[in-house]
Amino acid sequence: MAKITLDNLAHSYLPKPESEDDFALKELNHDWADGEAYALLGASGCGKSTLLNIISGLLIPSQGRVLFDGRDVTMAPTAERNIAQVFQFPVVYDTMTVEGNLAFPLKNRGIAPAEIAPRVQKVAAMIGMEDQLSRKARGLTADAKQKISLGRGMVREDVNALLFDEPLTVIDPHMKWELRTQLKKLHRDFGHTMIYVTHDQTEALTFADKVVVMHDGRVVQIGTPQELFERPAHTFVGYFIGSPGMNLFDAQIEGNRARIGEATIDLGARYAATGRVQIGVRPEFITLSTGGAGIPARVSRIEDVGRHKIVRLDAGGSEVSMIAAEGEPIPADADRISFAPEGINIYADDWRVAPQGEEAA
Ligand SMILES: Nc1ncnc2c1ncn2[C@@H]1O[C@H](COP(=O)(O)OP(=O)(O)OP(=O)(O)O)[C@@H](O)[C@H]1O
Repeated sequence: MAKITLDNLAHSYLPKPESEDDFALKELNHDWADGEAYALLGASGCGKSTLLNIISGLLIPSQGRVLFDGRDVTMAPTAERNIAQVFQFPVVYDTMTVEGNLAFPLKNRGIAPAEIAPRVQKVAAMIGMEDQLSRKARGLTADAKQKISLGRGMVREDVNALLFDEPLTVIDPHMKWELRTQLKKLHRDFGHTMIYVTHDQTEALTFADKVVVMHDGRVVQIGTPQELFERPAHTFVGYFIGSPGMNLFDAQIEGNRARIGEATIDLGARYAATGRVQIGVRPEFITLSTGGAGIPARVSRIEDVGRHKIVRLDAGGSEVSMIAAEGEPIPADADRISFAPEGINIYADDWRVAPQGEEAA
């Protein structure tokens, strides 16, 4: 397995890019740790495939370098990078059996049959196809063929990295969960460096140790699922991750207090923020009350989603979402919302501003 270094990396599909907007991938410097599982998460068109294709060697970046364990592979073709890839749609040999397909990457590298058999058995068990090893791939469903593609991607232990590009798109919902769990287990057992591209937050958060959130060609945050939830570095992360996403309130800040409209709230810490200042609060950290301090708001509807309720409120014309426990009463005359201090994040021009104590730490 390898550490992957992205050094001063950027890519534009235009021959002569003139401004940052011309770059599908904006400048990025990062070390991706050896043996860690990363998910590349973002909306369609944000640059995920561009970044993955640069790492796999399908695309040569217009700027910067890619290093595997310190070795510059920027110009090296895919075949020389010793990586395994699984794409959105199945890539299998129809005339071969399931076993033949799974064994192919090992045979191709001259591995002894005695070593191949147990490895194929293990991967077949993982994808739930032990009973179909002698079947020809032709005639299998797209779902089954994609499981074979996943198995083939995972059968070698000596790869620098395993790259997955939305691999579960054609898999049925139940099996998706099963395969994600298996991938996670495989990662724990073998410690491969894995990069998994998806636009689905559940997939990213359940699979990865670290989630790389991309927005508009830029990596806006790399963090654990918990970090992305508690301390979104950019308003996009707050909005994109979580269901519903983070609420944002325009505010003026002075020291440890903020004004939102006519209301004043205590922030629990001091901040220095300039530009467009917003307070971000996830729906989990909003509470409802009747009278007293807080921001004026009225309940507009309640959605019961099973394990909890989503309360939609109207706060001076803006919609605010709050999560309430299943049995929690929602008083009809409730007219104020307030924020749990630990759930408050401050943003200046969309980027998180650390509280002054945290900044110094
Ligand atoms: N070959 C290309 N030539 C020109 N522009 C491209 C090319 N490939 C991608 N782009 C543009 O680069 C930007 C990033 O695209 P990319 O495919 O990397 O995003 P993505 O996040 O993987 O999206 P998706 O999930 O839809 O595949 C988009 O604006 C896209 O239109």
